[in-house]
Amino acid sequence: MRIPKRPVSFCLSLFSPEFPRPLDSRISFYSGFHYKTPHFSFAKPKQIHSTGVNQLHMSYMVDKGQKAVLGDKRLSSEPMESSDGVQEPCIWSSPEGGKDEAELGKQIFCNRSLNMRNIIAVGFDMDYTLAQYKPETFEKLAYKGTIEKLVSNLGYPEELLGWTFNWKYMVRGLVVDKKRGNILKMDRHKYVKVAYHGFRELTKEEKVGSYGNTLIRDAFDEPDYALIDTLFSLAEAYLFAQLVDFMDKNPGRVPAKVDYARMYKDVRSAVDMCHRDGTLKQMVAKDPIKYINEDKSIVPLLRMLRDSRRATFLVTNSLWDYTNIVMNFLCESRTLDACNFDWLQYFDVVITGSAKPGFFHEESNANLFEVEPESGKLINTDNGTPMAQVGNTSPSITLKKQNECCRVFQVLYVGDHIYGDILRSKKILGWRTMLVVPELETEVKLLWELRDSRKALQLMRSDRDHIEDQIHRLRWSLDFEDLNADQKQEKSALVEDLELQRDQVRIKHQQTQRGCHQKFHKVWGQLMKTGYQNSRFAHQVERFACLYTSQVSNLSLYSPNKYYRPGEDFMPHEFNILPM
Ligand SMILES: Nc1nc2c(ncn2[C@@H]2O[C@H](COP(=O)(O)O)[C@@H](O)[C@H]2O)c(=O)[nH]1
Ligand SMILES: [Mg+2]
Repeated sequence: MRIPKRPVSFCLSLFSPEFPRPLDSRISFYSGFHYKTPHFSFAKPKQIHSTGVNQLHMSYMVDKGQKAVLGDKRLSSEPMESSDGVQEPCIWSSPEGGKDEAELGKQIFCNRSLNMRNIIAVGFDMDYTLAQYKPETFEKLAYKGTIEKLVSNLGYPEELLGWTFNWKYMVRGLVVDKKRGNILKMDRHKYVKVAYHGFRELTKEEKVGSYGNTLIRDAFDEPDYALIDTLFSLAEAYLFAQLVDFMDKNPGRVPAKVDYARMYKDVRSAVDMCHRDGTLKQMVAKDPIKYINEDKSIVPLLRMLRDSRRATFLVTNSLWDYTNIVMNFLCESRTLDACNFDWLQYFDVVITGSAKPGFFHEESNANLFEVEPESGKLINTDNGTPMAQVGNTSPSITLKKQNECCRVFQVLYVGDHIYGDILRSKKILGWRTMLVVPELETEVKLLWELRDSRKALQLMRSDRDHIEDQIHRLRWSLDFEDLNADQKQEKSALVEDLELQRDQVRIKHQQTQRGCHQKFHKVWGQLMKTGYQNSRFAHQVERFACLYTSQVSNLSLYSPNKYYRPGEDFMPHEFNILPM
């Protein structure tokens, strides 16, 4: 039976009555997948709020004496009182909001200016963005499930079943060299700075031998390399390192003809299967609190955004049934047997099974199907076969047009995956982006604690530089100047002395730097740095994310109308001139 299709669209301008209509008041979300079909759930259209900042429906009452903020301006520390003496609510959704400055680990950092006043819709990714999984349980589950599949389906030895997972060992931003069985950390120029073969650190010579050719720079991308760019990948990277070690020590114990690259492929397909066949999702569904951090600030945040007349939407690669369970847990603390659809009220549109990053790509007509929430069935299909969609609008076409004609109206998308969520949505749709990096919370706290060591390191580097310059000058003089024997002896002795000093400073510098890095992570060091340069991961964050922060809920610590401004850029020539 054919069920009439409803156009899948939501009206962004409805939610921002003070803004003139952008290009067309209805922005349609379509995607053009033929195999993987995104599904959507329609939340009931919202009421239009009356205009004017002061008439916002507020979601959190400010405590007495707490600072209140209106628009981008901080008001006095007195509670806001209206003319009839009733305390006015604060626009913050968090009780911590309105403090002079958010705690360091919860701040939102800005790479590119972003005025929230221009943002008419805020979209969210779900997994590892709204839902923060507990790696000690969730990634362990993925690890165990993967091993079981390797053993039972792919002929790996049973002793793998006794292996254990150190969930703290791998970090984001690493690169797997599939062919060589290595795990690499590189700087922003793609120079390999830390490299392990399995769990054995490569010597400097080995590193240079494999990756030191500066003339032929490797792209370090697929198919020979894999990026560990989501927290979902930590377990597979760890298992790969274990298997490399195992294979080296036990030749012949892995299935015949399996080399490192094949082993990586096997791990990847086993992990993939765990995500698809319910190995992970059924367990999470049964006991979400075991696997997902509770976050009571998500609902107030969503309310705050909607009360400030932003549309809110969810675009997740998870399918409807799982999304419903996770969102029930996050928004209503409900578990499987008590699930309902109340959480849909916080979103104008929910798109599940979106198959990002392709979702942002597709220019052709979309197959976007409405989900019947109760059954999870797709409504507008023809006996299970997706029916062609009416219209020829893809998100890219519509939103590109929108951006070209009316640049001031923008969409902000918040996600955890630099490639799948951030890079594509920014490059293709021109969306503004915020990357969620949970690791940042400890990273910035440690940075603060280690600020004196960082200064000491800078001094050591400049000492080393200064000593080397002196040595070069003396050597030049010894080689080319007309010196008598005494002068030669004196200068040679000086060179010797300086060389000794240089070696001492170099060793001290290296040790201090290593020590600093190890405070962040024993093996891989600071997430955002490699040596003293930005890491490749940091470079990507800088290039692609307009904003970045440790938790999505940090948005609730700032005004929904905040103007995020980046700090000043510094070129190397400015460092010694301008005070930092
Ligand atoms: N089939 C696979 N699914 C995977 C894999 N890694 C993660 N995932 C699933 O993707 C979504 C992510 O959702 P989003 O909200 O972040 O868009 C989630 O359902 C994961 O289980 C994989 O390797 N293979
Ligand atoms: Mg995600």
